[in-house]
Amino acid sequence: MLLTAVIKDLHYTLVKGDLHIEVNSIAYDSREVVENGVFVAITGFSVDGHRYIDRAIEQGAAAIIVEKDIHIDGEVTVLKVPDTREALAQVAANFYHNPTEQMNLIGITGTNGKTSTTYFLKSIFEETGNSIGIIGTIGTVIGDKVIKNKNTTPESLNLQQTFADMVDSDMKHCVMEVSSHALNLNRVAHARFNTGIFTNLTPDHLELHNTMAEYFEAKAKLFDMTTDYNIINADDEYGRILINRLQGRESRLLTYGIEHEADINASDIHYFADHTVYTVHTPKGSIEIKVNLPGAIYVYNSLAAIATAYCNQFSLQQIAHGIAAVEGIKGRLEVVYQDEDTKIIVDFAHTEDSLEKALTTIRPFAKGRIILVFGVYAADGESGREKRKAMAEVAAKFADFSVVTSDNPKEQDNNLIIREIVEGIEAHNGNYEAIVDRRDAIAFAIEISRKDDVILIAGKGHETSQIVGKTEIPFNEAEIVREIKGNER
Ligand SMILES: CC(=O)N[C@H]1[C@@H](OP(=O)(O)OP(=O)(O)OC[C@H]2O[C@@H](n3ccc(=O)[nH]c3=O)[C@H](O)[C@@H]2O)O[C@H](CO)[C@@H](O)[C@@H]1O[C@H](C)C(=O)N[C@@H](C)C(=O)N[C@H](CCC(=O)O)C(=O)O
Ligand SMILES: Nc1ncnc2c1ncn2[C@@H]1O[C@H](COP(=O)(O)OP(=O)(O)OP(=O)(O)O)[C@@H](O)[C@H]1O
Repeated sequence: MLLTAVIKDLHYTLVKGDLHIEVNSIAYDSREVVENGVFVAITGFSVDGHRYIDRAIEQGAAAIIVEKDIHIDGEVTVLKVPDTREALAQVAANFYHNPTEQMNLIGITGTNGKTSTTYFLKSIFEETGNSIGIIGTIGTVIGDKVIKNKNTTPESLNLQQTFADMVDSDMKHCVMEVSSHALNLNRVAHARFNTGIFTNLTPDHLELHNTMAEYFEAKAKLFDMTTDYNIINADDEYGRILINRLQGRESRLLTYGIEHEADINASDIHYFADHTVYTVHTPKGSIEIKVNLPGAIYVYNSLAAIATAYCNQFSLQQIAHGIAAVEGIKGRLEVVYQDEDTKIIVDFAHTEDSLEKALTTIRPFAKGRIILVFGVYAADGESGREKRKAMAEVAAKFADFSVVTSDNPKEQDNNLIIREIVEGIEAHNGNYEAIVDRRDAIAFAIEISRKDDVILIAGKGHETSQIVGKTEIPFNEAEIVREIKGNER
């Protein structure tokens, strides 16, 4: 491809070299540069990509895109741009022929509920014979292929390549989770979103965003990029701010909720231990919905999917059928073991709000105690301390007994994290035991459980590893539970 085509619509200053050259690839990591490739130098969090320009040239880069004034030797074309992450998104979209213009792209943002909403939508689309790709926490799904992602929302170059793969596989639709971090870092720039969904906003990732206001503004950026529909949770405080802000926009606003007035709303909700039944009301009529997951959170997540499917012209019967076809979602209130005495549930709750929701969803159906096994993933600084305090308070108030343990401590002081959680539980008179090793913590919870107790293992959900230092250690909670229960016999 000609470099001039790759840099179409890019705002740049030509520092040196020729623009009329053939290039064959783009990379933002010098180690991935090949002969006649383009290298885009990104200023990273741990290192500055500009440091690797010589390495990129050694590997054969024909063109370099930079954002800093930097002297570069050699016969190479150099372009300077104001923001290399934005430039990366632009050249990637050009290189892959703007794939999002050839597909129906649905973006979901919000603190919690993105993954589950994705799965409800996938089911509705697939039950009606429409293939749909997924990009999110669980990975990238194209047909039968599941590819693990480093990030919930991958870097723009990887993202555009994935969209192009979807178009090549004849996928007309894609639903993706859009993290606030990705919106701030321009990972989704130059992607055209037909629909944007906002689920909710509660404290999380404040180590990246500092304040809730900043966190909200990052999420809100998605709705400046949508062309057709904005689907917003009217029961969420931040959702209502967004609703006010989006009035009068060209893309259509559709709200959903249970408590506040909304275009798509639920009534006659009946909660059961493993499913929920309710009636959904839409401008085109009402229908009974069965969700095979317990609790109000899955009423909300299914409503988000219903509102989106409604905009995509699915019938109410197709929608109801699609939601009911979701048997459960990996690591989302997943019952990994049950016998006549005990029930053991794994859930991905790793924020104070989701932990409270998980515990209060289980409570009405627990005949005995709720024993909670949890930790707080490594988040440094003041926001990390606040998170530990808040999660400890939820554990003390909503669980009968907590086993405090590790959750991806990475390179942080794990003993300090656990000590701070314990202090938080003591401050609220909670009952606890601290056991650093997560496997031992699970075994302990099982050992102390009595007839009718429910054990909730929170934080890792579908994940199958634990990150200690820089090492990723295999850690599959469902398997561990089965192993421990097996050894008991
Ligand atoms: C803090 C953060 O955002 N880090 C992301 C960032 O890494 P980084 O800036 O540290 O990269 P770096 O190592 O400093 O390297 C800077 C640049 O130099 C380049 N480099 C580096 C070494 C070399 O030899 N040659 C070279 O060219 C790198 O390729 C990169 O372009 O850029 C990488 C490439 O895009 C990301 O994978 C990485 O995400 C890490 C894994 C991460 O944990 N990110 C989290 C915070 C995140 O993004 N989370 C959100 C989800 C949040 C949610 O749950 O809502 C997400 O969307 O995943
Ligand atoms: N609507 C909701 N409100 C609050 N908590 C929720 C909601 N939906 C799910 N949760 C809780 O949050 C956890 C994560 O849910 P889910 O994976 O759907 O969210 P997510 O937005 O994809 O999260 P992440 O970005 O961290 O991957 C669930 O295991 C559950 O405990």
